Amino acid sequence: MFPDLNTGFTYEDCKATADWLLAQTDVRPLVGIVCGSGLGGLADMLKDQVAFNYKDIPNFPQSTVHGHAGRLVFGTLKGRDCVCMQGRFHLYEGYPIQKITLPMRIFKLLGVETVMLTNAAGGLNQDFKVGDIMIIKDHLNIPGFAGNHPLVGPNDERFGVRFPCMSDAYDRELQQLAMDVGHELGFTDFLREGVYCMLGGPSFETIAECRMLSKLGADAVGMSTAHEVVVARHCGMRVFALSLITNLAVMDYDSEEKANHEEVSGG
Ligand SMILES: O=P(O)(O)O[C@H]1O[C@H](CO)[C@@H](O)[C@H]1O
Ligand SMILES: Nc1nc2[nH]cnc2c(=O)[nH]1
Repeated sequence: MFPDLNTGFTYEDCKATADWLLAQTDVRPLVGIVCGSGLGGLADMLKDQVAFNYKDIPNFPQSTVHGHAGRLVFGTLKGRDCVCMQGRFHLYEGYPIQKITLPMRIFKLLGVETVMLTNAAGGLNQDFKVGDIMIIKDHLNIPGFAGNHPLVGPNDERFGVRFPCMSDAYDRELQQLAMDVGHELGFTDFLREGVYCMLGGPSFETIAECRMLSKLGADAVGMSTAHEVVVARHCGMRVFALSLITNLAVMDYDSEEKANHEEVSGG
């Protein structure tokens, strides 16, 4: 009935992975966190950690990018049970998009209700500076436009509907809460909001591409997050996401700046 895509994992595969993890920890996470490039230190904030290397988790892909440790860490944050991906998967690593979004479905089957994603991104908005934090309010899923979309293939209704809505992808209450807390903490000078654009990578953008993306309404550009958000929303989790602006996109032919992963990942 369906074309044999053999790219993703079935509901039963995902359930087997989630059950394998739940059998080895008492942590019952309601919040799932994804650490972006160079942001793996977030996972170190979890207390009473139980950590698994991706290579030991059934069905999990392996991290291949510097700055993505490849560990799934369970623990507590301010007394709340959490699970944290110390390292994510990107399209350019060569996995099918259905595989690199598997952790979102595992999160769901672990009991996660809210996903918090972080990424390192290049700033396209001329008002942004390096070090700014952008609360993501929407995205442009460019690989998705071209059919490289994580929900391509048979739809299993146990995860979600065939045609999920994405106009409410980023939870507005959580965005407002983050903005309010940020202001309370005095983060006003570097807290922004904007639209994140996902590209496939791995090359950074040309000047013409940056100019085009800016005209299309993108405030920051990266190679992740949108594919995860789509799958998280498909299976009904709330989503909150942040970009750390690690570099400014080069928009000017006179510029000597060159984007590089060392700068992005902090080493
Ligand atoms: O989006 P994260 O995983 O933070 O990583 C970003 O940093 C890498 C480029 O330096 C790309 O993978 C880009 O997507
Ligand atoms: N595509 C892309 N990804 C990034 N990740 C961090 N900075 C950048 C950037 O400038 N472009």
